[in-house]
Amino acid sequence: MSDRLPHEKGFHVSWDQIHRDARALAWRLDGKGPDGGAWRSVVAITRGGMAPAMIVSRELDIRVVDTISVKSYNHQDQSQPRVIKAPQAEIMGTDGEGVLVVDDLVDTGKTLELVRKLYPKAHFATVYAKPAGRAMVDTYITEVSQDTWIFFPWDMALQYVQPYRGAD
Ligand SMILES: O=P(O)(O)OC[C@H]1O[C@H](OP(=O)(O)OP(=O)(O)O)[C@H](O)[C@@H]1O
Ligand SMILES: Nc1nc2[nH]cnc2c(=O)[nH]1
Ligand SMILES: [Mg+2]
Repeated sequence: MSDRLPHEKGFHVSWDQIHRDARALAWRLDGKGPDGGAWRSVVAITRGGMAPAMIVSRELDIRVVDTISVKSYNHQDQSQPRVIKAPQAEIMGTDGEGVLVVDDLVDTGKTLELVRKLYPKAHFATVYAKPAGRAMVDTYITEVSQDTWIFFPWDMALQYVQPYRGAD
C-alpha cells in the first residue's frame, strides 16, 4: 500500500496538452547536450515516458532511442522500483553522458533515483514534477502539488456525463 499523501486533487491532461508540454520540454533542452551541443540519444522510462520521449526525439531530430523499464506503481499504490528491462549498454556508455532520459513525471523521485544511480551523468527530464521528486530531475515543464494525481490521456476515455440539472 502507498505511504504517501492521499491524492485529493486530479490534474487531467489531454493529448493536446501533453503534446504541447512535451514540445516545450524539447525546446528547453535543445542545444543543451554535452559541450552545449546535441544529445547523443534519448532513453524513455517506460511506459509513461514513451509518448513524451517520442515527441522530444522528433523535435530534436534524435534517431537513437531506447527504453528502460522501471516498475513501481500498481495503480496509485507504490512499491520499491525495480529495473525489468535495461537499455543497450553501448547507448548508455559507462555513465550515461550525453543521454537524455525522459519520463512523463517525477512524483516521489524514487524511479529517477534508481536510474540516476545507474547513469549518473545522464540528463533527466520530465514533463511534470511534484515537489518531493523535484531534486531528482534536471529539467521539467510544469509543477503540480504533491496531493495531485496526474491523469494521462492514455489512461482515460471520453464518457457521457449527466447534466448538472438531470431529469429524474
Ligand atoms: O517519482 P516516482 O514516485 O517514482 O513516480 C514516477 C513514476 O511513476 C509512474 O510510472 P509507473 O511506475 O506507474 O509505471 P508506468 O510508467 O508504466 O505507468 C510515472 O510514469 C513515473 O515513471
Ligand atoms: N498517472 C500517474 N502516475 C503516477 N505515478 C506516480 N505519480 C503519478 C501520478 O500523479 N499520475
Ligand atoms: Mg513510469
